[in-house]
Formats: sequence, structure tokens, C-alpha cells
Amino acid sequence: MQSITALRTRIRSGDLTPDGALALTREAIAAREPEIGAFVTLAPEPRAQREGPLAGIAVAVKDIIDTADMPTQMGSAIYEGWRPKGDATVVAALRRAGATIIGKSTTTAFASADPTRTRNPHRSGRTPGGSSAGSAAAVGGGMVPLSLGTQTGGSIIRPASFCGAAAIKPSFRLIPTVGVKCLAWTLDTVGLFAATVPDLAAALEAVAGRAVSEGQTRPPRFGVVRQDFAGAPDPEAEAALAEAIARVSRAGADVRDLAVPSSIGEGWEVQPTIMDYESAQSLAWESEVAGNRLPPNIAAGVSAGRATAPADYDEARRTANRARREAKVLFAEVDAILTYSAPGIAPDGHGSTGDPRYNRLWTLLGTPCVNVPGLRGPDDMPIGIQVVAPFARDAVALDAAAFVEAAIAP
Ligand SMILES: NC(=O)CC(=O)O
Repeated sequence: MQSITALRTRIRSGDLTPDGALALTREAIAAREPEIGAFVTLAPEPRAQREGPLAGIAVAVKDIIDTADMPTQMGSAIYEGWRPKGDATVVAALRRAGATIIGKSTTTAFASADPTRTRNPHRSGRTPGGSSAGSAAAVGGGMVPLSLGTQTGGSIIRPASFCGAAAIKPSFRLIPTVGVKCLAWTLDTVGLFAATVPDLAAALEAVAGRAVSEGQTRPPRFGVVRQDFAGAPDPEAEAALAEAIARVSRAGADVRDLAVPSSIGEGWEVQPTIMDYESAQSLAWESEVAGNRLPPNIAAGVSAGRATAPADYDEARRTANRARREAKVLFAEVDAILTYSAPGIAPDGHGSTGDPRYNRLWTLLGTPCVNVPGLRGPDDMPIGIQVVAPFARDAVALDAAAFVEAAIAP
């Protein structure tokens, strides 16, 4: 895989130029794109910048995020050829940091749950997940060092787990969603995919201009949350979590099971109500002018949202706010939570993007989540571990995730 920090070290040492780094990425894309299909559009004449912390770093941008120099097509024929006037805020920040936007990566239609044509880079017969399918596959398949995704349910952490990429779904709204097609305005979160957790930190620091480490020297204190309200995982997910617990314990971390207040499970329960209600309104124009061109899963979500009474949506939001208030208690005696990134390895076939049931709670709570790659399950498929920290403590999430990544490294 292409590592931002490794490329940057070579560039800073003079061993590689930014143009050379970009050429490596273009070669990797040419080699794997025919099999993986991670891109909708490739930049015709990408040029490396000379300056900035991301000079020479090529970025794939999920195709619901606006770019001034390439179409933004939302994964839907309704927006075929659509050219926004300008860049989304996060794209402009990437360019200011010296990055090169190398192309637009596939997304499910409007970032919902209808499969794309993209294939899992480890086993082409399996799904890469969604909705940030191309972004996860492009990083997990070693095609690019960095990609942008979004999460409303589980669209960053789940595909990252399926494709073996590190990823962060930051705290809600840490990265602006200006210029990002809205699905659910109280849930949509922009995030990043990269090869390793330190690579994520380097990219987030460049994009968000924030310190991304608290420089904690003592091992983190972890709380384990198995999200029983979401049902049992596949055996390989439980085995991966147990392996991660054993490894971080051996590395000196304190690990304990956490009791979860009932309000947290109630929050998990209402996330789909909020997502569907808001999606129906966000996609009202598309539904009215081209409803017959919406694929089945997003169409079903819009229909469910239209059938949701405003009073039920309001009650769901009260439940969500109660869960956010009470989520603080989860972190009273621990720095970060360990939980499943996905129910198991990437499902066989391409008829589904998988189940966000272990992700949707944390999206609703707005807490920072990191997928830590490195473990393998059946068929030698990657399976991630999800590290969650308190809201606005993204540096804690990254420090704790880096500790887990180091502990599970082979
Ligand atoms: N946008 C989303 O997060 C939907 C999903 O989890 O598949």
C-alpha cells in the first residue's frame, strides 16, 4: 500500500520528487483499476505541487464531493456530467496543503446502500462495502495513498474494514461538509482513508489544521463495547476483537468491559428513522423529477422517510440527544472504546454493501471512530477493529488507534 508518511520521508530526503510520487500512484492505478473499478473519473493531466505537507500525495475524492475540475455525479445517472462551479471546502483544503486530486472515486447512489461496480481489492468476488466504495478500495488496493469518504451510517469504517484500509470518521462536522451532497444533515460526516493510522493523522493535520496527537506516553485505557443491542457478529469479528484485546493487554494497556446505559441502545435504534426522514427531504428534488431513476435501496429509504411523521422524527431526535448526553459516561474511566468495525469480513458477491449495524451508533453520537487494519479472517480477508473516542477528542482516537495498530502488527 502507498503510505503518506513513507512517501513524504522520501520526498523530504530528496530520494523522490513530488512528480515521482505522483507517477508511482498513476502506475498503481493503471495496474489495478481494470480489475477493481475504484474510479468514476480520472484527472486527465494531474500535476504534482512542489510545496505543502501533502506535495506529491494523490487523493481520490468520493464522487458526492464537489470538484471544480472534474464532474461530480453522485453515483447516479440523474447527475451525469454535472459540473459544480467550485471545490468543496475539504477539496480546497487538500489543494492548499499541496495534494493532487487524482480522480473521483465511486460512491453508492447519493451515498446510500445500492452497490457500485467496484470490487474488493483482496477478493474481486466480494464487495468492497459502501457507500465510500471506491475510496476504500483504492487505498486498500494500494492504488492511492489517501482518499476522501463520507459516513451517515457506516460508510467509512465498514468499507475500510472490508478493504484493509485505515480510516477515520472524525467527530461530527470536524471537516466541513460544504460542497458535499447532503444525505442526512444531522449525521453526514466527511472522513479519510489511508494505509496506516499515522498516515491518517498526517492527512487530518494537513486538512483540518489541528494537532492530531495528545502525545500521551502511557498506554491507553480501553473499554470494550460489544453493542449487544445490534445483535451478534460473525465469529471472525469476535475472534478479531478478542485478538486485539489480547495484543493491547500484552502491550501494557488496561482493558475492561463497559456497561452501556440503555439510552445508548435506544439511540442506536432511532438512527435509521433520522437518516430516512432527512434523506427524504434532502433528495426531494431528485425524487420528484426522477424518482424512477433512484435505485432500490435509496428509493426505499426515501419512501420510509416520507412515511415518517414529523412527531416521530422529533422523538427520535430527543432520543438521540439523550444518548449523546449519556455517552459521556462511557468514557468516565477509559480513554477509548474497542468494538467491531463490521459484522465480519466482506460479504461474498456484489448484491449488498454490508451492514452498518456496528457503525451507525457512533455516527449518531458524533464521536471520532478509527478503523485499525492488520488482522485477517477467513479466506485471508482483512477485518478491522474500531477505536472510538469522546466527541472532539480526535487526537485521542488516533493515539489509541496507533497503539492498537502497533500491538496487532505481525
Ligand atoms: N452513507 C452511509 O453511511 C450508508 C451506509 O452505511 O451504507
